[in-house]
Amino acid sequence: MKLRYTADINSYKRMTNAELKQAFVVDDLFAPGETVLTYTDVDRAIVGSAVPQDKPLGLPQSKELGSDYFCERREVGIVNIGGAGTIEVDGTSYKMQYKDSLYIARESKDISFSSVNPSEPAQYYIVSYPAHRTTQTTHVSKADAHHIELGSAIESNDRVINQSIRPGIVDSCQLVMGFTELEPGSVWNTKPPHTHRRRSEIYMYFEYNDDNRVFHFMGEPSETRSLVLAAGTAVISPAWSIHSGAGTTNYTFIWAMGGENQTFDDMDHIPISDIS
Ligand SMILES: O=C[C@H](O)[C@@H](O)CC(=O)C(=O)O
Ligand SMILES: [Zn+2]
Repeated sequence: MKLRYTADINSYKRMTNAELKQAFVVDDLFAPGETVLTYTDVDRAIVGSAVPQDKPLGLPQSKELGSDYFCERREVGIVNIGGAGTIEVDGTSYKMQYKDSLYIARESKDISFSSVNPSEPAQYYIVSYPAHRTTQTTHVSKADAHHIELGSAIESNDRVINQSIRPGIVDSCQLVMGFTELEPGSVWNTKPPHTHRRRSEIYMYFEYNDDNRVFHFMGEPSETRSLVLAAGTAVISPAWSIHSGAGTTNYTFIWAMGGENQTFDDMDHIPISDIS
C-alpha cells in the first residue's frame, strides 16, 4: 500500500502544479490485474482500485492498517465502473453491474473481486474509512440509489446526483458515497462550490476520452488552485478545501466522504462572487 502525505492549508498556496498533483492527486488507479491502494493522511481514508482479469483479486492486509485483515476496523465502499463482475464477501456473492455499489461492513474477512469476462474486466473503484461498529454488507444498484436532479443547462451544470451509500439506504459508520452524472453540454460540478469542515472528500473523474480534461478546483475559497485531470484520476479534498470542477466535456465522478457526520446537505456553500 502506498502512503500519501498531502499538504496543509498554508503550504498548498506556494506549491507548483507538479507539487500540488503529488500531494492531492492519485493517478495510478485501474491498473489491470492488480489491486492498488493509497493510504492517505486525510481522515485515514484509503483510495484505490481492483481490476481482476483471469484470477480474482483481494483486499490485502498491510502493515499500515495494524490489523489482522483489511476490514477488521474499516468499512469499504465500491463502485464498479467497468464490465460485469462479482464480489464475494465471506461466502456471499454480489453481482456487480456497471455503476452498482457495494458497501462492505467492518469485520468482513474474505473479500474477492472477479470479472465475468477477463477481456472486459470489472473496474472496482474503492474508498475506505475507519469504522467504529459492525453493520451489514449491502449491495446498491444504480436504480436503488437516491437520485437528486440539480442545476440547469443554461448554467452548464445540469446533473444527477446518485447517492448509493447514505443513511436510509446503507447503515454505514462514516462513509457516504455516490456518483454524479453530467448531461451532455453541462460541465460544472458542485456549483456553487462548498466546503464541509466536518468531512473530507475524494472525487474520481471518469467517462470522458483522452482528448478532454476536467479542471478541478481546490483550496480555500479565496486562494483556489486548479488541477487538470484525465479520466480515471482521483483527487483528495481535505476538510478545508473546496472541490469543484469544470470539464472540457461532460463527465461522471464518484464522490466519497467521511468524517464527523453523514449529513450530505450541511455543506457551506460559497457564492461564486466570493471565489478567487
Ligand atoms: O459534498 C457533496 C459532494 O461534494 C458532491 O456530491 C457534490 C456533487 O456531486 C455536485 O454538486 O455535483
Ligand atoms: Zn463536498
